[in-house]
Amino acid sequence: MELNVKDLSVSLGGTPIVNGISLQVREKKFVGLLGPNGCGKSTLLKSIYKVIKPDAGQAHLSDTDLLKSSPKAVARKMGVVGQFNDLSFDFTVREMVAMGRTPHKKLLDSDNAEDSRIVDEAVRKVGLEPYASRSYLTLSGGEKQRVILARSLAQQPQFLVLDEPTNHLDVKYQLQILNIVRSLDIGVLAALHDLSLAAKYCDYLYLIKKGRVVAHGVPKAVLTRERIAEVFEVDCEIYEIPVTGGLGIAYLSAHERDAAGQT
Ligand SMILES: Nc1ncnc2c1ncn2[C@@H]1O[C@H](COP(=O)(O)OP(=O)(O)OP(=O)(O)O)[C@@H](O)[C@H]1O
Repeated sequence: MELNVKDLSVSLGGTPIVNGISLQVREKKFVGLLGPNGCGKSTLLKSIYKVIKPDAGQAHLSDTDLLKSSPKAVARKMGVVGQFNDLSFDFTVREMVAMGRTPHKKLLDSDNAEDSRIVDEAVRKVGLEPYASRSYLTLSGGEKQRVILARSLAQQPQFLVLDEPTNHLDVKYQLQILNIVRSLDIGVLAALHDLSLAAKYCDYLYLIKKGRVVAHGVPKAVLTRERIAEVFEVDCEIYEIPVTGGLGIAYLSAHERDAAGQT
């Protein structure tokens, strides 16, 4: 499945938030959306997964026109892990994960043995087996986040949209979630805040500022000192991680930069 977004614009409360963004997620690629708070990442993702109606533009998942298709038709192909996952009603962890099967069922269909197997597997994959009977509302933020990912896994999506999926998670679970997502071997579009994790996991990045794409490319091309200063207004030094050869980012204060005798 390939995601193609073209010239997408969204206004909220009369204010333009997303200004003509085009992007592409090629077959089985993990693509990151990076940008400061309020730059429009969630708004863009929400218009792709049909929570917000854009003013203009197009969004296709392979042959499916996302803007014209029904939410259920989109949910058969696309899983979503949103930013806020609060609920008013209480369900057990297993019941929450089982909701991932809904797009594949007809009204009043009950779960069959295959659904049950898929749900158990999803609960196991995120390490929540001991929590299966626990009430969702009693879980910590990080545990809730893993339940929501498990629900998406139970959906057996062919494409995944993630809005800050590692929010609330300690470092072990940040890595676990991103490793699970990578191992699915499907297309992924994820808004991320941690630039080092984005460099480690993403095949391709889009850097967003004030609702526009200011750079896109492979992590090494996008995550430069100059770009990071321009978009996030912080100074940093980019280096090669000795063990992996990957991209490391060290953030510097003005004092540290002065002490290093560099500009
Ligand atoms: N209903 C609304 N009416 C007006 N403005 C809104 C509305 N919803 C969101 N916004 C504004 O749109 C802008 C973009 O919000 P969005 O959530 O897309 O940013 P983001 O890049 O995901 O930020 P973050 O990294 O903080 O999650 C913000 O300035 C936000 O205040």
